[in-house]
Amino acid sequence: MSTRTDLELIHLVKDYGQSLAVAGIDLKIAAGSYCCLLGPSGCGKTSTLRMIAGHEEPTEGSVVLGGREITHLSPSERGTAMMFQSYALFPHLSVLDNVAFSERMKGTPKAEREARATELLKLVHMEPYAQRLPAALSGGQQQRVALARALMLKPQVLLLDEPLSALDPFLRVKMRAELKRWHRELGMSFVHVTHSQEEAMALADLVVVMNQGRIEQAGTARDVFERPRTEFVARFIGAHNIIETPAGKVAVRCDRLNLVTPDVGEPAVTVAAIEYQGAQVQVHLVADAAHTNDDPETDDPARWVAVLGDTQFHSAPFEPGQRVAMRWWAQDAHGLIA
Ligand SMILES: Nc1ncnc2c1ncn2[C@@H]1O[C@H](COP(=O)(O)OP(=O)(O)OP(=O)(O)O)[C@@H](O)[C@H]1O
Repeated sequence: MSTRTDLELIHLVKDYGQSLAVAGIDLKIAAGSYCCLLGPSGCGKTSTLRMIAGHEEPTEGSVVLGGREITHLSPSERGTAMMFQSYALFPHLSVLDNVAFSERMKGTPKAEREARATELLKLVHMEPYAQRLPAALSGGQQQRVALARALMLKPQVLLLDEPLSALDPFLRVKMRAELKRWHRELGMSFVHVTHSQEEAMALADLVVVMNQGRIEQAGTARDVFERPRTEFVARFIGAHNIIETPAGKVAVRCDRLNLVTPDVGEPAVTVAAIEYQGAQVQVHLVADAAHTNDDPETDDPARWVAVLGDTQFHSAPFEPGQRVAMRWWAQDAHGLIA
């Protein structure tokens, strides 16, 4: 049963002819969720977002919002609004006129549309800049205006295409907190496209990891991080080691990998490098194959990383060249689907 504004993607396909961008995905985003579509460049996340927005016609499948099929409706009739990567503000219009633009097109009286635009500018703390032109705003400020403009459409779902990618790292973290606040205050669903696992982890209730047009895993950030289903997810999320065991490949978090002196006859690996990072120390490990091949360019031994707390490391430090055995607790090894 759909609640009023659940968003559902049903067997959604986008085939551009020369490339199958989205290969038949099914996804349900509960009303009020913060969902991040996460994946590397070209995995189909933007195409998915554009099909939800109505900027791209699906080759197959449906988009359903609150039980209503919206697949073929125009962008303004769907109950969704898109905030673009480039913010796409009209350069010749003031901040206020940019925000009020969609209502002007609908013929809403000036006083009414300006009152609502002012209310939204207040929400994003941009009311004092109402008469400025976009060129006189910082990137973060332009983004707030773009958000206010998208909210003017009273969407049930806000779609955000890489909203933080144009910002410098400091501002990105600040705006991340703002996005979270807006999401909480507005109570609508956000669907946010990103290639940054850090961003997805920080923001999303629902992380959807995509690869080559398919969903590899969808779950809470903690679920995806603690129990990656596939090797792709474990590698993309990072901070995991992929280890071959007699029972198949497993993912073990770098901070859950223990290093001990090998027992007689126990398989061992070699410490390749130590990287001090303040509160923790990374111990880089290579398979013994590294020692049998002198050419580092063609040599591709398995590599792993153990992250140890600084106190633990300094109480029994490891040295490059040292042979150690990797151990982990059974509950920390997650079997990977091939
Ligand atoms: N208009 C188009 N015509 C043809 N192929 C396209 C078109 N748009 C996207 N593609 C192809 O579809 C695939 C998925 O693209 P999409 O933009 O959805 O991926 P993405 O994960 O959002 O990537 P990025 O992070 O680089 O934006 C890619 O191989 C891309 O080259």
